[in-house]
Amino acid sequence: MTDVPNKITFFEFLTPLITSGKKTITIRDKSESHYVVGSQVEVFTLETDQKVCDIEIESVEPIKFDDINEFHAQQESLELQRLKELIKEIYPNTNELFVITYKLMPNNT
Ligand SMILES: CC(=O)Nc1ccn([C@@H]2O[C@H](CO)[C@@H](O)[C@H]2O)c(=O)n1
Repeated sequence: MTDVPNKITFFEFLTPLITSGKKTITIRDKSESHYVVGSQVEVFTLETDQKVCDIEIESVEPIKFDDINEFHAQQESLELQRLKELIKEIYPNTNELFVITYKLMPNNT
């Protein structure tokens, strides 16, 4: 609980948007909001637990579902309506969400 989380999962279909630098935020519920600004986090696919890349957390800010707007959609590289549908599917009963902003770390492989 007091540990700094060092892993995050994303739906596999979204991971190309992350590695290409097009998707620079994610919106999560409270249970996934405990990322620490400045820390590095490993990205894995949800479905197959494959390592995708590393990111550095830049900010974690609370947001209400109804305040998700076109600006977030741009940073998600998704249509606003699609983004809101996705979030409703993942977190059907939550209005209290968090915008996590991150930057892609260079991969040293
Ligand atoms: C356990 C787990 O992996 N959960 C999630 C939760 C959210 N997301 C994506 O973050 C953005 C905002 O919600 C949208 O792009 C979502 O599709 C994701 O990829 N995976």
